[in-house]
Parts: sequence; C-alpha cells; structure tokens
Amino acid sequence: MEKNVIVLAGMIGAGKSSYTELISKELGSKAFYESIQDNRILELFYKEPKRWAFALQIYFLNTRFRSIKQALLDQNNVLDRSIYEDALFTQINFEEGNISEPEMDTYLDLLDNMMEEIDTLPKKSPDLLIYLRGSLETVLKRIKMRGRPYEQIHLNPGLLDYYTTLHSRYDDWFTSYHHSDTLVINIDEIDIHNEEDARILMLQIRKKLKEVRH
Ligand SMILES: Nc1ncnc2c1ncn2[C@@H]1O[C@H](COP(=O)(O)OP(=O)(O)OP(=O)(O)O)[C@@H](O)[C@H]1O
Repeated sequence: MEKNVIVLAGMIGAGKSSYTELISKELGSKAFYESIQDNRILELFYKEPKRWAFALQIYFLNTRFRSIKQALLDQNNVLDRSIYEDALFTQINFEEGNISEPEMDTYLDLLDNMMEEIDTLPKKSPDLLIYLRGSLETVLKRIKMRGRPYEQIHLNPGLLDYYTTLHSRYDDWFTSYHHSDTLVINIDEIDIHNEEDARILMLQIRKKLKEVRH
C-alpha cells in the first residue's frame, strides 16, 4: 500500500478533525489530532488574549513541530492541522496587539529554526494539503453547533471580529502556501457525514494522490 502524509487546513470549525478521522480510516493511516484536552492555555487565551497569546502560540508551535516530525518520519499520517498554518494565527494576534514585536520576532525565528530542522529529514514535506474552504456563515454555524463554551460569540462578543478577520485572511494564507500539492474542498457544499459525499471526497483525494506521485 502507498504511504502518504496529508495535512488538513482551514478555519476554526471547518471540520478538520472529522475529515482527519474519515481520511485516515479510509487510507489506513494514522491520525494526529490537536490535543485540546491537554491544552491548559487555550481557554485562558480566549478569556485574556493579551496575557496568553504568545504562550499559546509557543504551545501550538511545539506540539505541531512534534507532530509533523513524527508524521514525516512515519510517512503514513493525516494531521488535523499543521505547523504551516499557525503563523497566520500568530500574525493576526500580533496585528491585534495581543503579541508584541519582540515576541513576534522570537516566534518567527523559532519557526525558521524548526523549518530548517524539518528540511534535514528524509521526507521534508507532506504529500498533500487539503484546504477546507467555506463561508464565514458556515464556520460560525459549526462553531455554534459544536458548542465549546470559550469559542461562543454570545458569551464573548469580541470573538466575532477575531473570526471575521481570520476568515478573511485564510485564502491569502492558502495562496502563499508552497510546501506541497493542494486540494480545495468547498465545505459549504460537501457534508462528509453523508455517505455519497464522503465517497466522492475520497475518490477526489485518491485521484489527487495519484497525480502527486507521478
Ligand atoms: N495557532 C493557534 N492560535 C490560536 N488558536 C488556535 C491555534 N490553533 C488552534 N487554535 C484554536 O484551538 C481550538 C481547537 O482547534 P481545533 O483544530 O481542534 O479545532 P478547529 O480549528 O475548530 O478545527 P475543526 O476544523 O476540526 O473544527 C480552536 O478554538 C482554534 O481556534
């Protein structure tokens, strides 16, 4: 069986974890999930972004580095979010004044350093990045449905601005991504809990993986 490293990307609430579960099951590869339960800083960040943004980014950077290294060594994984995407969150937190300039510089330097390390691995980048792209309306609906209290706009109205800004920047982030081939999925139209949609999605992914390998 062919081995693949696939990374998912997309807005908060886009469905990366569900896609990761489906794709890893279908391809018989190992899933790597962002560990929300073990993350003691996330909830603190949502309450007090100015105090916790930098610590949260370092936390994510560290866990993401560990995951991508492991994934590239095993060469048969699906990651629900990757190291390539976090810098967008960091940049926006910097622009919002939640992260200072020296902190931002430190982050970017550390990220560069990690990327150089990744570049020394036999496999240096994923085979495919799948970008889950959808309207702001769709992701807001899903964030609400999922119901994690600290992500809810009605409990923290400032979050609407944060989500709107992040969402408006995702396409630019995606355009600048250059580490692997990519596939865009329109999440406004596809529901992977529907069997037929899931089947078509897997056909698309398998076809793309074949192209990538040739
Ligand atoms: N680098 C980051 N900076 C700030 N918050 C982050 C960062 N990475 C993830 N998060 C936050 O962590 C939480 C959990 O992320 P997770 O990937 O599990 O869910 P999600 O982004 O909502 O994905 P899904 O697409 O699976 O719904 C979200 O609130 C997300 O905003």
